Amino acid sequence: MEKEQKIIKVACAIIENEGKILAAQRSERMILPLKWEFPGGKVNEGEEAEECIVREIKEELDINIGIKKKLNSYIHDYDNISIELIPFVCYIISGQIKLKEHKDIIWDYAKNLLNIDWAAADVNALNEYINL
Ligand SMILES: Nc1nc2c([nH]c(=O)n2[C@H]2C[C@H](O)[C@@H](COP(=O)(O)OP(=O)(O)OP(=O)(O)O)O2)c(=O)[nH]1
Repeated sequence: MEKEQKIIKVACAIIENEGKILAAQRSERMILPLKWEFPGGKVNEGEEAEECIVREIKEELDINIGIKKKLNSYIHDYDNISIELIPFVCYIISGQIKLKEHKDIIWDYAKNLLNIDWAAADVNALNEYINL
């Protein structure tokens, strides 16, 4: 029987600081281990993507962010799941980054990040950001 694929909404943050943006590496224990991503997570029932991204970044990086711009969402089909990635360009309001879930982070100019091993869904978001 055909299994209907649910599309999971995932909000992610392209956090800017001094012209650079932040990429985060997923840990060995996460799905898509060691892939680079824009930090974020699943949008809860009844939650707006905007609320979700602020909450997730506080949970994962322990900083408070503001939203500058919402980019286009893309649906990406992985083998087992489909996700709708909803990217937000963000800035840091307050706090010092602490890695609560990720293995590592890097700050760099967007174009320099094209060659790292991204979660497949994120490549569209990075390209859209570069073409802004
Ligand atoms: N957070 C995040 N997840 C991404 C990105 N790109 C991408 O394909 N994903 C996938 C990985 C996961 O299958 C899903 C998000 O899961 P997650 O584990 O980060 O989300 P979460 O914190 O809400 O997870 P959970 O532990 O509450 O289940 O989306 C991205 O840029 N950021």
